[in-house]
Amino acid sequence: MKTMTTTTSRIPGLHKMSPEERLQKVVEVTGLSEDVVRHLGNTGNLDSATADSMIENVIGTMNIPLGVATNMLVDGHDVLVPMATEESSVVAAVCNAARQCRSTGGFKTGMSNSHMIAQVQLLGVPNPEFARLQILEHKSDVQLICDETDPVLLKHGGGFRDMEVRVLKGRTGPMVVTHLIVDTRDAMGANAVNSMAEAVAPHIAKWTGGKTYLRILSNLADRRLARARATWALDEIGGAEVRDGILAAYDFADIDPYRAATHNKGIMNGVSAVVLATGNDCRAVEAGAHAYAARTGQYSSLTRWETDADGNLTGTIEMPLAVGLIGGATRSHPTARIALDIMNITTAERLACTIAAVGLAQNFAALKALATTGIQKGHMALHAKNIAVMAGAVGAEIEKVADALVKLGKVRVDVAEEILNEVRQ
Ligand SMILES: CC(C)(COP(=O)([O-])OP(=O)([O-])OC[C@H]1O[C@@H](n2cnc3c(N)ncnc32)[C@H](O)[C@@H]1OP(=O)([O-])[O-])[C@@H](O)C(=O)NCCC(=O)NCCSC(=O)C[C@@](C)(O)CC(=O)[O-]
Ligand SMILES: NC(=O)C1=CN([C@@H]2O[C@H](COP(=O)(O)OP(=O)(O)OC[C@H]3O[C@@H](n4cnc5c(N)ncnc54)[C@H](OP(=O)(O)O)[C@@H]3O)[C@@H](O)[C@H]2O)C=CC1
Repeated sequence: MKTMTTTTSRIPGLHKMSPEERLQKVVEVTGLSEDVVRHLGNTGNLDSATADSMIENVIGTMNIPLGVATNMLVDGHDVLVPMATEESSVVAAVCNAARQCRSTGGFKTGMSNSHMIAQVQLLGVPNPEFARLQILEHKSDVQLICDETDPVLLKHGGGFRDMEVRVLKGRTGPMVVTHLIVDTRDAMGANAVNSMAEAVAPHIAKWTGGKTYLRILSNLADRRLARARATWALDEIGGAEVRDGILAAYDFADIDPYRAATHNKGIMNGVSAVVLATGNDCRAVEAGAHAYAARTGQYSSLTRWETDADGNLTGTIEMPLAVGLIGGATRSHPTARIALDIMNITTAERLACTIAAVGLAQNFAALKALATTGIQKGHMALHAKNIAVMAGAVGAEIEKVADALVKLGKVRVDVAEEILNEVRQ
């Protein structure tokens, strides 16, 4: 790799330039070649003007493969699920797991509500319990303020639903935290509830004589839980030994946070891939999932695995899934809109339920592989193409090198380089 020195990172007004001008500027200060301009200048199916309207200081786009998971039967309907991920074997794993539960009806899903929570932090009150009641007495005023803030949401059947007020003991003193509970319908709802929190905050300060500070949603969206369950028949999964291996793997994740982190990472392989494909906020969903997994004080599994009366394996997942069809990049990114069309999804609730089913499928596939052959066999076989590319293979060479790596059982770059040399001779 060439060593280069960036002449300066202080570039006043970079944000006022066009993406093309910015790219030229970046190439100039980093000393990169004009090839970079050609590469980043090709923004694929997200045109540079749209990209420029989405984030700041745009110089190009970062393309991630979009795959489609097959075999998914969700609430009696077949659905093809688009997944955007850079990791090999993630899409295959969902296809594989979903295929093995079709005979028992696939995935059954459900949702708690689509309620988001916005928090308003109040400090500077000597008697926080008293302030708590003062705020609660104003519930109808709070409702009015929230609903006036977002009449469009109200028109779509959403808006203020409830409030709760908590007294927390902080290092800086007591704080009174008001939760606004808002139905955000088909929006993820961050902007909607943040606006409400900002509108309500001065009133809370006035009613209590305190001072409000933070006014922001909580990503622990535990009033927006998506659920999915499925049964894997013993004869579909390879018998009781496989089932018991999966149950032991779950047990491990449930009692050990070191294992639970990896277990849930596997679930998020699927969840985040659909969240990204639909232009939703992956960080918000990830934060919610992990906070929910730690809600009892011990970080543990987002899924539960059991055996039914016939000895079949049953799996369930329940997790916060704050995703929308409106707002954020869900409408502005053309691929995100197509992803929803592929799934024929028209409500945020259906999207969340489908994502939960994908998370459960992903976990089944990973646990089955781990409890049987080990993850490397399937994963590395599919990762072999990446390794071939890393070794320099192009075009038809990629398949040839990948096949040889899998046959050898050594999916390594050094081995790939040797094979590539042989292929080229
Ligand atoms: C990789 C497989 C699927 C092979 O599994 P297999 O049984 O060798 O595959 P198969 O060739 O017998 O095919 C079975 C089905 O799998 C699907 N399938 C098979 N190959 C493909 C493919 N190329 N593209 C798309 N779909 C594929 C497909 O549905 C196929 O059925 P068909 O369509 O042929 O009737 C299996 O070993 C598996 O599910 N492994 C789990 C892989 C995984 O979890 N990957 C995630 C990355 S590892 C990680 O990050 C998470 C982890 C593991 O750490 C989490 C944890 O620790 O819990
Ligand atoms: N901590 C976090 O997670 C944070 C996330 N974000 C970002 O916020 C964005 C999501 O915010 P969000 O509020 O969803 O997006 P938007 O504000 O862009 O869109 C939501 C708005 O769309 C309008 N709307 C139209 N039709 C509907 C419908 N059927 N259902 C619901 N609303 C409808 C509503 O009113 P109206 O038209 O009046 O707005 C609603 O407020 C994401 O980009 C996320 O990354 C931002 C801050 C913090």
